[in-house]
Amino acid sequence: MHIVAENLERKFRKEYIFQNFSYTFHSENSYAITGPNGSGKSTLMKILSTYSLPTKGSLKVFNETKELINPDHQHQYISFAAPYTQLIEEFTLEELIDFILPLNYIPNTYSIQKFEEFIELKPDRNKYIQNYSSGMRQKIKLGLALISNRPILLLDEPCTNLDRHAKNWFFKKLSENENKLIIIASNEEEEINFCKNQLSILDFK
Ligand SMILES: Nc1ncnc2c1ncn2[C@@H]1O[C@H](COP(=O)(O)OP(=O)(O)OP(=O)(O)O)[C@@H](O)[C@H]1O
Repeated sequence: MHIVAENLERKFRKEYIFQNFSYTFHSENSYAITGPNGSGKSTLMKILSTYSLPTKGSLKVFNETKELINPDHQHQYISFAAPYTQLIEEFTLEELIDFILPLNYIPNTYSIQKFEEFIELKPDRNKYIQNYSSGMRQKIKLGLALISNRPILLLDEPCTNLDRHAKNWFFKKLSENENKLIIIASNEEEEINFCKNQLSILDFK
């Protein structure tokens, strides 16, 4: 798989967040997107994940046989977790997993028990997700992205709200995903150092 970003630009009213962002991302590779607060990392991640559109430029996704994926289907290849992506807060974890399984987002061999083992948490089965702690919610979001069979993994500030134990869990699971194309937006040294390539959003101002 690879993603080709060509001359991406994002402008809010008259403010350019970035311009001329051209870069090719390859599978079995990892990329850190760095930059200070407010520099545009999340804005870029939203575009790379097809969550939002650029004001200029194009984003192309190619499969293993180098065929261009129809833009309407790009999202089917991408799993994305970020502080602003939502879980269905009115569901219990079991209801969430039951809802997601038929969407073919995670391997259909998964069950609530397996997912609990994967995230190394055994939350109260009757508790609504909105009542979980922020660290637990973040772990669930990351868990869903990490067990996904989609080949592109995009993570914006993944260690937000995670304690040391949860961070160790995250990096262990992330290492098991090294066959994917991984992009992490971050200012955290540990997250940046995990990635084989680093690029600064400041180079595209
Ligand atoms: N919908 C929007 N309308 C107007 N301005 C926006 C919008 N979304 C983001 N911005 C602006 O774009 C700039 C970049 O924001 P962004 O969230 O991408 O930065 P960031 O590098 O991810 O920051 P942080 O490290 O604090 O998360 C900021 O000045 C922000 O206010």
